[in-house]
Amino acid sequence: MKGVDHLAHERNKTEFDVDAMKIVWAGSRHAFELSDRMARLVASDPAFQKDGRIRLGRKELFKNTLRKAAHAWKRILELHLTEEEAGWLRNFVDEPSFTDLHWGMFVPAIKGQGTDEQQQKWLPLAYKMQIIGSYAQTELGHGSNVQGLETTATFDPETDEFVIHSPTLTSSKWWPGGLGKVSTHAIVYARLITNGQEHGVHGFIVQLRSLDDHMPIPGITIGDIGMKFGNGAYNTMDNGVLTFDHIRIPRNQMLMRVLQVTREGKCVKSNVPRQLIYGTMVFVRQTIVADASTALARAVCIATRYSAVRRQFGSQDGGMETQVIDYKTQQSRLFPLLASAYAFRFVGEWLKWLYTDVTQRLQANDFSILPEAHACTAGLKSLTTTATADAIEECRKLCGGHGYLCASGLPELFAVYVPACTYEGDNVVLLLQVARFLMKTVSQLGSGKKPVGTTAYLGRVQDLLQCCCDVQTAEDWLKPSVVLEAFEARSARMCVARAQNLSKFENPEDGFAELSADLVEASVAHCQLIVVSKFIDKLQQDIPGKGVNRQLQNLCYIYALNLLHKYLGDFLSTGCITPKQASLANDQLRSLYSQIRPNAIALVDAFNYTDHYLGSVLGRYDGNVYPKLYEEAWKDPLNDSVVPDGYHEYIHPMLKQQLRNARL
Ligand SMILES: CCCCC/C=C\C/C=C\C/C=C\CC/C=C/C(=O)SCCNC(=O)CCNC(=O)[C@H](O)C(C)(C)COP(=O)(O)OP(=O)(O)OC[C@H]1O[C@@H](n2cnc3c(N)ncnc32)[C@H](O)[C@@H]1OP(=O)(O)O
Ligand SMILES: Cc1cc2nc3c(=O)[nH]c(=O)nc-3n(C[C@H](O)[C@H](O)[C@H](O)COP(=O)(O)OP(=O)(O)OC[C@H]3O[C@@H](n4cnc5c(N)ncnc54)[C@H](O)[C@@H]3O)c2cc1C
Repeated sequence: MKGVDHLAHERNKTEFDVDAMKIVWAGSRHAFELSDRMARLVASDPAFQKDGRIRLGRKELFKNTLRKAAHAWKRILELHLTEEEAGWLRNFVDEPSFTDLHWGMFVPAIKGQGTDEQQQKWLPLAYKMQIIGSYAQTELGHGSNVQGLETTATFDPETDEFVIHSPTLTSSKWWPGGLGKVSTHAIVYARLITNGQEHGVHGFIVQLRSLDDHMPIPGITIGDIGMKFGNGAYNTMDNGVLTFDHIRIPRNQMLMRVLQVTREGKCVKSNVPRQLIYGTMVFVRQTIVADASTALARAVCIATRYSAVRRQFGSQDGGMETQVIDYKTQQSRLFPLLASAYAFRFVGEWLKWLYTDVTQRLQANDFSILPEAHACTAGLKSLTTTATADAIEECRKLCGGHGYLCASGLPELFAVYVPACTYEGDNVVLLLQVARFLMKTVSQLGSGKKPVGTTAYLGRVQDLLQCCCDVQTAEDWLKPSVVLEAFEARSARMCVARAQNLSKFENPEDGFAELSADLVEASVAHCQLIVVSKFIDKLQQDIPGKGVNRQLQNLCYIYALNLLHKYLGDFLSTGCITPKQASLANDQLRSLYSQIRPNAIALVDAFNYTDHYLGSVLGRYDGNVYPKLYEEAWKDPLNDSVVPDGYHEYIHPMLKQQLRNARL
């Protein structure tokens, strides 16, 4: 790093090997080296600079995004980057664009739901970007309720084609990213109708625009749905509207891994479960969990560095004021977020492993853990994105007034991140899916079916209903078994109580609807248990590097004990712990904050974010905040002239008028 390091005194306090922690954070030395190389490549390329993005009008902003995406693709080809490297490069460009949907959903949908033949035909085109794809599922009238989609795909046996049609206004496709202005193709989800019979919603590959002049195919109406929340932010994306007026596509453009439609229009089911049609969502939800830790870490990095730079009060003798990071209130708000970033990283790693495992099993026709994979991806997507969106806003507050400036990077980060609570499944709707899975698991306990995976603890439900927490000192809260048992007991007791309440209803669906708010709470408890248990699992691994494991232990207990504090009502009302034990947990938490404090800057340095990627004056690596903030203010177009435009029309006459009135 060039120049003076205003945070050097903080970095000198570090008690662990930061380089080793960087590798833990990245997941492996390979991932670290690769991401580090790509981050620097992007940061050093002027074509990828982000300054002033928030001040651009929509058209300029969008064109700028197209330019960056094209430049990124050029660099990917010139440097012969692998798929993995290209993914990192796009990530560090840090601007949502049609390429996210092309690589993140269109390609995975074809891979997951297409037959071998379909993959052979479409994937090479997509890999070379000779076609650009989007994922058109949501409609104006329905998003969460996928089975309620209205677009139809009717088989015409005479021509061996499907006729794709939007029968109503509400059936207009609405929201798909990349659709509005860029995509040439889309996976369109529509109700399959053959021989006058409906066969549910399926995916179809549909060409939308000409590959010659980009004009919509006749019968297709397509455009952008308009500005979204925040400046810059997600407005770089062309979320689109699309309607079909009897568009014809060949039969072999229905994705047929789950269900085949024959030349005669007969439906033939494969051995793959129907739910695989939702497989792309499972894949993306899993990536969203990993992305949550990245976004959260960004906000925390900014807030932590700035909290060490910022000083307020505390100077009685004319000396330095107190760094705000030294206030216990600041620590109690900031350090749990730092701990959450690490917690979500590790649960994201585990979820990736689970997803890979499920994919391999599916290939071997083993579908047994699909429900578990669905519940975990849905639940963890919901938990981590809600927590991250809230945390970004908390980080803004932790930075006081300056956090509200766009130069802090936090407003744009919030605006770009917050739709993650909605896309890929509204977070409440997803928790209800988890609740269904949990209630099903509890209802099967009596039949001798042993729960496995993340619900294995429910197999010990009798013990968990009776167990008493044996914490007697604050240090007892640093035992993994104690923490795990408290979280397992809380979740098990909440699940059983909800199941008992459900059983009082004659119609289970009525009961589910009536108790849904309580059920969502049980889902949250279950998902928090998963995160805590995966963090504890991580600590059992042999992690090299001086002091690294110690820091991770501290973060793990901060994550768990802060949740215990925040959800104390659950823990106390289910009788898992006593008020005295809760108070000891709080004592331990305060002590952990003191232990983390000298390492806080190094723990955010371990994220290895470049200043380019952070895009924040407050979060600069060198901590040189004030001169740069001052410099930044003068870049605002309002400061182009000393006297503003509009002075002569509006300010001067008003002042003159008041002067005249005063004289009267
Ligand atoms: C910079 C680099 C970036 C790289 C890019 C990489 C990744 C992208 C990263 C970020 C994203 C970027 C942009 C965002 C783009 C956004 C895209 C979208 O939003 S696409 C649209 C997403 N839509 C949804 O998520 C809809 C939510 N709704 C649903 O998931 C379901 O329809 C719902 C709610 C589950 C339906 O419920 P219900 O009607 O009860 O269910 P069904 O009758 O349909 O099904 C019942 C059984 O099926 C099981 N089920 C449900 N879903 C799944 C699933 N996904 N997998 C497996 N099983 C599933 C369900 O549990 C029922 O099972 P049982 O019968 O109870 O056993
Ligand atoms: C930025 C962004 C990008 C997107 N990109 C794409 C894309 O590329 N492709 C695509 O197909 N879609 C995309 N979407 C759409 C997205 O997937 C949907 O918006 C999302 O699935 C939520 O559905 P909805 O809008 O119908 O919400 P609704 O279901 O209408 O939700 C409204 C409210 O109703 C509540 N609710 C709904 N159902 C229930 C229930 N059963 N029980 C209790 N409460 C309920 C919800 O919790 C919420 O509070 C995108 C959306 C956004 C915001």
